[in-house]
Amino acid sequence: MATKESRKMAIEKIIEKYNEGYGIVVVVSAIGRKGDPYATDTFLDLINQEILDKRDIDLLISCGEIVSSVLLSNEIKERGYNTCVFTGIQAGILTDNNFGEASILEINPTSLIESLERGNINIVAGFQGGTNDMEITTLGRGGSDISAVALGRAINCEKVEIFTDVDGVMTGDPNMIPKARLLKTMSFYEVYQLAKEGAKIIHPKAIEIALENNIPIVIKNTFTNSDGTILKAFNSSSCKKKEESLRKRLVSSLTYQQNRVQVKILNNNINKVKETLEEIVKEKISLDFFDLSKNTFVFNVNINNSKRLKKILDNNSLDYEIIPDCSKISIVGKNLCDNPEALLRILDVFYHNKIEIFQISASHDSIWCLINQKDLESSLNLIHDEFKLYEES
Ligand SMILES: Nc1ncnc2c1ncn2[C@@H]1O[C@H](COP(=O)(O)OP(=O)(O)O)[C@@H](O)[C@H]1O
Ligand SMILES: N[C@@H](CC(=O)OP(=O)(O)O)C(=O)O
Repeated sequence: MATKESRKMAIEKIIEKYNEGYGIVVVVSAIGRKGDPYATDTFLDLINQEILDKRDIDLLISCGEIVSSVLLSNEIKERGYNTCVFTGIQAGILTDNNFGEASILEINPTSLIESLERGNINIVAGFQGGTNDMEITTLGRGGSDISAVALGRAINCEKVEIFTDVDGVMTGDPNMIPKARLLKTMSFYEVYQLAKEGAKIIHPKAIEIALENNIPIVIKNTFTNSDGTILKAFNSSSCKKKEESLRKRLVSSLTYQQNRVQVKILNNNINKVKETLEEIVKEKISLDFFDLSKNTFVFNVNINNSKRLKKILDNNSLDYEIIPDCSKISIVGKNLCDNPEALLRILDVFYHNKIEIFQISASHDSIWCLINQKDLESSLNLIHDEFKLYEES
């Protein structure tokens, strides 16, 4: 949605589908990124988020998607097609009142269906809904994907196509890893893992809804004619073979999260740690990658929460160390605990390239490494090369 040029590419795709006879509901995100007029982060930079009510913040940031939906409608109308624009509430999206991270309770798609029956191209402002009291809410960052899949379920759609700025789900972020390769078919589960671990390509809640309701999703590039990545459930016979071959690989893809801060509580007293955790829970600060052992409690938080966290730790007179500017790499694969070969190869990569590791841990399906932010790009490329993810399996 960022420029008239890029909107033109999106409009071509919309009109093509419309002319093929599809009923169309387009869900739009806000225009551009931080600094661009009407981008979500640009709105957030205008205010003091620490003092403003979450309700009022939602009111402000919901405007980005309203602006882009009306703009898109205008540009489609200029091409001679009838459109109808909806805010989240107008599209019937009812949420709870957890401002900033609201959950969709139900959708009443009556107006949307009537408009579809009238032959309009329908444009819905993504990332938002409303409560029973007509309060506007937002669904959490990246939430337009949630709107799209939830609306798709409500109108019983044939499929949801997510258009983004890369060719689909890839073996790693192509903006970081030039050799990243498109994964043509993925299971919901694998993409869910990637999305949970920070790959922005699709919101994990969108995958949950699609999986529960068996809604096919395709992730595609707005700017190319690439076929994209098809996401399907595992038992679907058409893609089972491909998924099995993917799953045979020890490692299938990589992702990362930047702006992490590692916190190490030393010489801990378990009661004090418990009391501190209670405060952290009350403050809704999410902890990641935590490991509580006899003498230390290690975890990491997003940099945006580090000020509030430090206050809690200081108030509880805890002895702690902080490493700022960390990044977390997640290596997604299969049976990674049963088979420690992947861990060994990753350790070798870090060791031979003199990259310091702050923390490393694994689950069945992922290995997580916390490193210095400055080593992120080189580490991603080295691990991608080590597992030859650029090669078709
Ligand atoms: N494994 C991956 N495959 C593809 N893209 C990825 C992956 N990991 C991270 N990304 C990032 O996700 C971005 C797309 O997400 P996002 O910027 O939120 O898209 P949009 O604004 O279109 O919703 C890409 O530009 C890419 O940098
Ligand atoms: N505009 C919102 C919602 C969204 O879906 O964004 P994006 O599609 O750019 O991830 C945000 O920035 O969080």
